[in-house]
Amino acid sequence: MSSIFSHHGLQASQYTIFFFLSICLAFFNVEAKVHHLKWEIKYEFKSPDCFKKLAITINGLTPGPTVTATQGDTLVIDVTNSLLTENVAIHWHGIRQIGTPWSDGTEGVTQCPVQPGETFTYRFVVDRAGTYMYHAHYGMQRSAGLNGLIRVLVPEGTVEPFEYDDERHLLLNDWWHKSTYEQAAGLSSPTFDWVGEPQSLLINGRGKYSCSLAGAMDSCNEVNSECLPESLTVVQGKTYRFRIASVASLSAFNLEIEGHSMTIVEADGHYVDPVVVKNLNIYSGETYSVIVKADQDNSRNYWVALNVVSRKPNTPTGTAILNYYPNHPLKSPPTVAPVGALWNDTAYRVNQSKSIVSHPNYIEAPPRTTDRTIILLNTQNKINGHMKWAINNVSFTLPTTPYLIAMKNKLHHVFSQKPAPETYDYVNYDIHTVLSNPNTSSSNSIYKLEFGSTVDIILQNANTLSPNNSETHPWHLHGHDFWVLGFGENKFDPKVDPKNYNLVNPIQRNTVPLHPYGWTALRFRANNPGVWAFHCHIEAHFFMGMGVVFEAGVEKVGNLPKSIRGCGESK
Ligand SMILES: O=C1O[C@H]([C@@H](O)CO)C(O)=C1O
Repeated sequence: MSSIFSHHGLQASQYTIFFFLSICLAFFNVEAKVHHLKWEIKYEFKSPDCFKKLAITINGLTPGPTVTATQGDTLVIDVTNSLLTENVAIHWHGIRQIGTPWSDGTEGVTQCPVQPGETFTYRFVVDRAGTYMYHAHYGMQRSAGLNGLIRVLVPEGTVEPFEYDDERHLLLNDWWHKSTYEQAAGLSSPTFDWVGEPQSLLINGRGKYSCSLAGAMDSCNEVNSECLPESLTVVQGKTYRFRIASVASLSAFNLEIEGHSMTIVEADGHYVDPVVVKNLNIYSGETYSVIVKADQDNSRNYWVALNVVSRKPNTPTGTAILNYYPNHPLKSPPTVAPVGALWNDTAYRVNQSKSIVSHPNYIEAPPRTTDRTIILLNTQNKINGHMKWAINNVSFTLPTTPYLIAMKNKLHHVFSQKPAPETYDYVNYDIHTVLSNPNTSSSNSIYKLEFGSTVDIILQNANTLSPNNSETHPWHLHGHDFWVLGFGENKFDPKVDPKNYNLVNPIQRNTVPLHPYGWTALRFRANNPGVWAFHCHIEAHFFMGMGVVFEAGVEKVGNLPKSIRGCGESK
């Protein structure tokens, strides 16, 4: 031991502190664990909404297994790709990958995709308690069903700012009967075949497609046990923490538990100043914990209802059952499932977004000033007649050699070295009209951020290529949490709007909505060495170019594992 201490140059007093700390750690049994998981990824026929189609499974399951670990633990996940003819990559959404940027699972950014027959090992530390998710990050593969929940528990003995008797979870998804390939081919075709609204909504992988309404279909079977509704049993008088995550490909959701209010207490791993809501708007890529008290009449069950908002819904309400013990878990509630908030009530959703601020006892105030402000205009565009999305008039494409490998090895020629555009012409651009010339170009250029600097990002929404239409885009940042400084309507004014930023108690998160015809302001510290994607979490939109990439401190990244190589110039 003495040689270790002399090596680190520790003094006697430090030795005493270290010794004392070790005893404390042993006493509280907070030794970090290593969880070793083995996952096999396959295509299997599944009927999550009574319609049989190919889905991507993990060890036979879609959604995949819930991953549970304690803050500070290490996850080692051996992922074997048994998809036969398709690559795969898995992103651990909300886990910052501090010191392990190569385990972020973002194909084209942090790794080459895992080829059929191969096993790739993700290894990383879950450094902050909270509710997270994992999902495929290759092409539009997430929508094929490769997704699941991650629960990171607080270390034993840690008190959270709320109490509950037990936990339940709700993993929310939208579901199509067309394969991911049909969807992707439609999006890239010159005639543009939009994915359209989902056929059903899934709660914990279960939903219901009306086979009878759709007429006789060979693939549809309403008595299939795979599509029995999800039922969550509660005992009257008890309090529950519901961990909620949306892995949706497209839809923004409004979630309501009939007859029960929800108290929002956690968002993306950060404690929220509690907000009581009748229903919760949740966007793809977001997670929440809500506290629900089972305080209603226990002679019946209640609906958990999931409705589409922000796009004109054409999908039936997704339902699960809140089962009051001792009723039968599948006993239908005697009521009609709630229809939630009005789908086009943008103000209602913006207000809810604004109401999510940090719990007073857990405020980590943001830096008062920024070193750099990047304004990102979100527009729908065209390239040679193909429908695209662009950020400051650049539609993003991924290079064939992942950025992390390219930058670490100084392979400058594998992606555009022209800096991605810092802003747009906000003086003259009219965000309320359809572009008269929608043509744009694509690029794989990136933003290089000074390591440790403070960066503000302003997401600016605009009209789509349809008149009087602006959509909601949930933006997700890899590798960091950002402070949400503000939401505004119309065009962001760099001279006026920063004066109204919330620098007192903003929530930190990894995913935030950009509301129709509005702007969202974020601040983060570029203090995690690596290369990180920042993109719209709508599967089709990222596929059509709605994303950017940030690099910071890549020279500080340790030696890259060989296993992330094998594509482009990294062969
Ligand atoms: O990218 C999209 O394309 C369609 C529509 O704009 C054109 O069909 C839609 O709703 C999107 O979000």
